[in-house]
Parts: sequence; C-alpha cells; structure tokens
Amino acid sequence: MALSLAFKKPSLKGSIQVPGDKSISHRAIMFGSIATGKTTVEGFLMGDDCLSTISCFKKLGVQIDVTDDLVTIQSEGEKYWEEPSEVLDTGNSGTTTRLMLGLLAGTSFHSVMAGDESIAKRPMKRIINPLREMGADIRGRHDGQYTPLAVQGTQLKAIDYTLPVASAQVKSAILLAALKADGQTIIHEPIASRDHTEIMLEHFGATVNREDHVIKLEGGQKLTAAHVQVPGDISSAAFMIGAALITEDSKVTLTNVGINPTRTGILDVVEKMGAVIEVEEKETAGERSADLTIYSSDLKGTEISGDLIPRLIDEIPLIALIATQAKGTTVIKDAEELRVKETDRIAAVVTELSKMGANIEATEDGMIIHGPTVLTGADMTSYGDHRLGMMAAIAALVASSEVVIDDPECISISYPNFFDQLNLLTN
Ligand SMILES: O=C(O)C1=C[C@@H](OP(=O)(O)O)[C@@H](O)[C@H](O)C1
Ligand SMILES: C=C(OP(=O)(O)O)C(=O)O
Repeated sequence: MALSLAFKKPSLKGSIQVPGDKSISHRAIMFGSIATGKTTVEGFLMGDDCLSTISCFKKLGVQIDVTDDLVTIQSEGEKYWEEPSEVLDTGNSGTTTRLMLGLLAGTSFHSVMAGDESIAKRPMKRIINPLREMGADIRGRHDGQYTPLAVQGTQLKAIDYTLPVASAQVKSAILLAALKADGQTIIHEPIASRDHTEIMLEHFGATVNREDHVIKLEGGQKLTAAHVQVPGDISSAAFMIGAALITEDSKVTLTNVGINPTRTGILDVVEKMGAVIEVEEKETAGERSADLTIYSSDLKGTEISGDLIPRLIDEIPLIALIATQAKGTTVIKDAEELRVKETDRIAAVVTELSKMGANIEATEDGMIIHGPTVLTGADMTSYGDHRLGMMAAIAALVASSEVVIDDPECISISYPNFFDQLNLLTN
C-alpha cells in the first residue's frame, strides 16, 4: 500500500540503535550451519533477506531457533545437511543466492535455488565461472547466468583466481567452496571489498592468510561453533546519517554501528563534503563498532570513484540524495555495479530524484549531481528496492510538498523498523 509522507521543516533529535548488519547476519547463519556445535547470534537482523537465509538452512535440516534477541543454530556440521526436497527460496537476496552457491557446490546432494523477479535478473555467472573451475556442477538459464539454479554437489578442488569484479559476494562464494575443496585456494583481490567472511572464518576457528590483496585458505578445515555479536548496519545507519545532515538543527546519535573499514566509505565521503560527525569507538571482540553522533551540516559537492566504490556501494542512492542538498557538483564514477543490484540503481535513482526536481544526470558508470536544489513532492517508485524506498522517505524530509512512496513494505528487506525509528527521531 502506498504511503504519503509530509514533513514541515523537521529537525531530527534523539538516539537509536539501527538494526543488525545484513552481511554479517547472513554469514552468521551460514557459518553456524557449517560448524559443529551450538552457535548463538546476538543482534541478528530480522529483515526479509536474512530470514530467507534462515529458511534455506532449515530446508537443509539445520536446527535454527529464533527468539526476540537471540538466534541459536544447532548443527552437527555441514556433513549432516540433508538433500532439500523443496526449492530453496532465496527471496530478494543476492547475498543468500550467491554465497549459498559456494556452499551447495561442495555437498554430496542435489539442490535447486530460486528467488523473486529481481533475483531472476541478477548475474550469477560471476559466481558460477570460478566454481566451475573448482569442478562444480551448476546449471541455470543462459548457461548458468540466471536462476533457477540446479546444483549437483561434488568434490571440489582448489583454484588460484583473480576476481574480475570487486565483489564480496564472489569472493565469499569461492571462500565457502574452498573450505570443502582439496588443496589451498588463492584469491587475488585487486580492489578490496567487505571482509566479513574472512573475519568470520577466523572467528569460527579457521586459518586464513591475508596479505597484499591475496587471500589463501586451505581446504578441509573444520569450523567450531561460536558466539557472534552483530553490530548495527552502517548501510542502514547511512539513511539516518543523511537525514540528520540535510535537515536543519538536527543532532542524532546512532549507537553501536559497525565500522569495519571496508564499509566506512560513507563516513569518509560525507566528512569530505563537510559533515560534522563524532565517532566514539567501542571495545569489541570481533567486528569493530562505534557510536556516531551526526549534526546538521553545510555540505559541498565531491567526487567518488575507484577504490572507494566497494566501500560504499549500497549507500550510493542515499549519497545521490545528499548531493542534491550540497553546494556544487558531485560526480560518482566507476559504479557500474549499481546497474545489477536489486534494480538498475543508476537509472532508478536518476529517474526518481528527477521527479522531485533534482539536477541529476546518469552516466554509464555513475551519475552527476548539481546542488543545492529545493526538492518538490512527487509520486515515487521504489521498484521493490529497499534502498530506493528509503531514499524516497529521506528525501521527503526536505521536500516542499507531499511525497508518496509506492511500496514502502520493501524496506523490510534490510530495515524492518525504519519508519518507527524515523518517527522517533522526527517527533
Ligand atoms: O557480501 C555481501 O554481503 C554484500 C556485498 C555487496 O554486493 P557485491 O558483492 O555484489 O558487490 C553488497 O552490495 C551487498 O549488499 C552485500
Ligand atoms: C545489493 C544488496 O543486497 P543483495 O545483493 O544481498 O541483494 C543491498 O542490500 O543493497
């Protein structure tokens, strides 16, 4: 059902804990299912994507119990997974689909994976190519480019592979397959992407060698159950950071946000644009986290490209919105990956912000935005993409009239209590 949002020059005040990190939550379920013993996960993201991951592993016979504040995974180890009698439904989640391919390839059974309309359009060859080099038997439409995908598990062998795209999903699928492969797998990563898989491998007792953009993992290592503390998701926090920055007289504190350096590109960029943010790092065992306090700020345009892109890839719709409120020109380059996300995020962001009067144009691999612009109300389309839905809602805070969002429900993919938290900060 469509949602109408009208705000009159709101100031955002208060403190919230944004929901758990999506990437880490997916991986906690996967690693807990591979490991032997009882894994407990605190701060798990109860978003639709992570619930898809839980449902897939339940279909493999893994015992997973969910309560309000703890997820418990009781596993005998991946050797005891069962051949699923149903299709594994990965919903809207690219991470679930791609990482699971790496896991299913090395089992001893047959399985089939499929997701929603958006997943059916997302490229899978980038995962299947290296997995086939490892000996995997995977079939799908267009020679394995698209779901549904059928996997006949088999014994895998190690590979030496250079990643052609800076993608943590490709890297992680190979690493998960490498755990079951004969020999040492070597991955060369020209541009660093998020390293939650490497961190969690170590947390569950594996030895991973990481030096100068090269990752080495010996096959046959056994994982031991662990406790995982999931920090708040910086990709979700980004929307509240943006909201505080572009509204007047705001001061917002976001507690316990993950600040893994492979994810903090958003902080680097807004600080370069002139944002005033205080970062108070906490003592944590695994992934790093901090309390962030964000103040309304006068922003100026900037350029975003190269190695920075994977460190803020999911934040670009929000950054584009911020740029409409900044003085001068913002240029985003090298971000062609946006074209193969839940929707084509370059086309969608430019179309939707243009409806509100933004001065924005698309390029092959990014966009150019001239600011500042007074945004007007509009009927906004989310394309079923949670990040587009949230961009529209944050844009409504500074719009001169009512903004209508067509499918606000899709936001529960990564941020189930988004509107509750936004209400809390605006009231
Ligand atoms: O590994 C992950 O958890 C993710 C990696 C990124 O995708 P790519 O690997 O396709 O860049 C990101 O966009 C996605 O939201 C989550
Ligand atoms: C691209 C995203 O996720 P996924 O690839 O897991 O669908 C996202 O959350 O913005």
